[in-house]
Amino acid sequence: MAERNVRWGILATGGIAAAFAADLVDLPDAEIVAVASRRREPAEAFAERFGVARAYGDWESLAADPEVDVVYVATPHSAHRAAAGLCLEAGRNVLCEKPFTLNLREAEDLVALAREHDRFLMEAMWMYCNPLVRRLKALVEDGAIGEVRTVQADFGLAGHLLPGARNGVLPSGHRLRDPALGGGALLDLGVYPVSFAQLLLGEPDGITASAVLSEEGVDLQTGALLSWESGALAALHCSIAGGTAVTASVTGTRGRIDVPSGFFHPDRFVLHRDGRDPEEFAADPADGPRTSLRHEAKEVMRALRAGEKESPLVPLEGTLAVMRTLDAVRERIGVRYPGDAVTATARATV
Ligand SMILES: NC(=O)C1=CN([C@@H]2O[C@H](COP(=O)(O)OP(=O)(O)OC[C@H]3O[C@@H](n4cnc5c(N)ncnc54)[C@H](OP(=O)(O)O)[C@@H]3O)[C@@H](O)[C@H]2O)C=CC1
Ligand SMILES: O=C1CO[C@H](CO)[C@@H](O)[C@@H]1O
Repeated sequence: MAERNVRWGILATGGIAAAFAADLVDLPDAEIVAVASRRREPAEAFAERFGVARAYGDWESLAADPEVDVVYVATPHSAHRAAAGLCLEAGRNVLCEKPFTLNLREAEDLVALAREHDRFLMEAMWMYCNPLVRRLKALVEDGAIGEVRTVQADFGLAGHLLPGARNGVLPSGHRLRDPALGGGALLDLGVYPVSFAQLLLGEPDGITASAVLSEEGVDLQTGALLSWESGALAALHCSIAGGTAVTASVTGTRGRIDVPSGFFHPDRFVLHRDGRDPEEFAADPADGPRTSLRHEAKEVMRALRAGEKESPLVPLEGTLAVMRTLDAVRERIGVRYPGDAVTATARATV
């Protein structure tokens, strides 16, 4: 693989699958060789749009395709476990969209499958691959702001900004309203503030949370307070009921870093070190548009070429730790999905 293009398969043909495919097409050493949908027609339309050679009307055929090096799973959250599991069992490497799975139990299943089949597996937490986020993490680790004491981060979108909304409202059956698809703000958007806090502080020692739920029983907005025995706190918020600032701030004993709107794919941030003028860090224009998913794709290809089974930028232990936090928050706010019970029952009968 060191010498040739990495051959990608795309599993599902929705909004993010198209965005990811468009970014892959721009990478000279990547090639999309196959796409799979639950039905043949969407796969064929996607294949035609992105110049993909093989279009499958089922997931199994993609998973079994020996000329696919890595599959990008882009289904709703509730299907990540099934789709990624199928691919790993068939010997494919997998990049799986965020949130990695519906719950920790499913996440552990996937990690176990990847290890059993000796395959590469990574959560598509593109924020962790963003060059400026990496820079921010390095500055914090180097002590630029002293010991981290507080993280604030929020991600709220107004109805009209959410993909698939009509007249500013999410139609019933939309994946973000549907408990069967893992709907609600926390798993879709809250995963970013949680992942941001845990990137800098690791897994929390304490978690409290409160939420407003929809009539379907998914969270419209959730606030969570995470705490660490070190004395750090993270105040996190997410919402599908209103467009918040989508900013993040990290305060330490000797300064602060402010990340402006769109903190999960920043194009700049400001470092305030006590007693010094603020320093602005800006994205390198050569890194492409801030919405580009190329950095995670490049990280997957780098790892595959190096023979690595997981990425040091998005380690599986970190993904599991985030899923543990999301489970704990859901438990506190009373959001349960049908898939939680299915997984538990299925495992109990093994
Ligand atoms: N990294 C990022 O910035 C983003 C990540 N995401 C993540 O990507 C995932 C998909 O989101 P998005 O693309 O917005 O969603 P969409 O609804 O646009 O697309 C999801 C696709 O999955 C397939 N699908 C739909 N329902 C089901 C089902 N019940 N079971 C299995 N497959 C189904 C369909 O493809 P087909 O008809 O071909 O089977 C559908 O087009 C989510 O987990 C989300 O969190 C989403 C947006 C941005
Ligand atoms: O991950 C995500 C990032 O932002 C999108 C909206 O712009 C979300 O819907 C999505 O799930």
